[in-house]
Amino acid sequence: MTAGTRGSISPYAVFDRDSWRALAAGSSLPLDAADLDDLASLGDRIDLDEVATVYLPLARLLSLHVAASRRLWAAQSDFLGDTTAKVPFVIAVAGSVAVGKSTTARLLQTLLAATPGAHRVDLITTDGFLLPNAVLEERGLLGRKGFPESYDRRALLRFLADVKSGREEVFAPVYDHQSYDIVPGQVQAVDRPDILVLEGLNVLQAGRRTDGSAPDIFLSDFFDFSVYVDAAEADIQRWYVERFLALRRTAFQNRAAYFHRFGALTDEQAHETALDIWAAVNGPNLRDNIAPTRSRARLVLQKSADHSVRRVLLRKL
Ligand SMILES: Nc1ncnc2c1ncn2[C@@H]1O[C@H](COP(=O)(O)OP(=O)(O)O)[C@@H](O)[C@H]1O
Ligand SMILES: CC(C)(COP(=O)(O)O)[C@@H](O)C(=O)NCCC(=O)O
Repeated sequence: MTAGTRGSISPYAVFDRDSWRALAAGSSLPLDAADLDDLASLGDRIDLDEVATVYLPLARLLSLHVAASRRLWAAQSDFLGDTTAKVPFVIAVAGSVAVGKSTTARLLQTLLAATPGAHRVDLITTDGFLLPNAVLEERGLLGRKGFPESYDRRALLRFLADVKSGREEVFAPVYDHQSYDIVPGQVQAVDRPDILVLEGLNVLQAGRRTDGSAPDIFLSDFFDFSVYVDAAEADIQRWYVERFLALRRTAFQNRAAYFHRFGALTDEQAHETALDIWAAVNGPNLRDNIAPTRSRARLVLQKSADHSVRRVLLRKL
């Protein structure tokens, strides 16, 4: 572990791979290579050694936080004479499109569910709170999917406030990447899990009222912990292009896929198209709306060009 660079004030303690891995020495992995294959997203290169080095220590740290927060909740409930038994511990996972948030979120879900105390861990992605394509089109926002204005932020806030207040069944809408739209009538229920992982590129954003003023409640008010998955934009852009090429051979071949028309592109055309989408949508969104939220995260996973995590930054202030 090292302190921040001399002369500058950093709120983070910085861990290289070896010092971070040592924190979970002696713990065994509750998953095998086949389980890992099942949960890793397309294009996310990850192996069991990476899980042991990066994600196992993180899951152990998170379990400490969960246990401490339960003790605090119980003490406060005692003091207040409150009967709400417990409320979910909420972990936010943020980062760019194509950085590997979903693999991180699913790994945390699997590892935390296997920790002693057998936590029930639910996972929600914020894409369910995107406005339906018809509404985006009406507002001229179809080319801004993933930007703050493309979400129903109020519904997302309401959802999380309900989860965090210990409500029995709370429902999140569902998004489908194949149809590129919200699935009408489909919902995902969250029923007082021990832990909720909330994954999405917008989770650390502050939001804004229609008159431009700051809201009096933020999504992050409901977080107990937050993780930002970070990498150099040139690497993320390359991962995006590689995934687009792979999707062209798989998901885009499906006639029902919104991007089916890209299924017939040559390698070169697909490469150009992916770069164009990056330049028009995902790159500007990363620079303007996502990367500026990194410093709000409790922990930052900094990835190298090969997807492996190079450094872990943990807030100490
Ligand atoms: N057009 C698409 N068709 C099918 N799956 C997709 C498409 N775009 C993204 N995905 C999948 O959706 C998930 C979320 O992707 P994304 O929002 O880029 O976040 P991340 O790569 O950080 O997990 C990933 O599992 C990815 O493989
Ligand atoms: C659906 C997404 C906005 C991500 O949603 P999230 O769950 O992070 O809120 C993103 O994966 C996406 O599809 N962006 C649109 C631009 C593109 O197709 O690359």
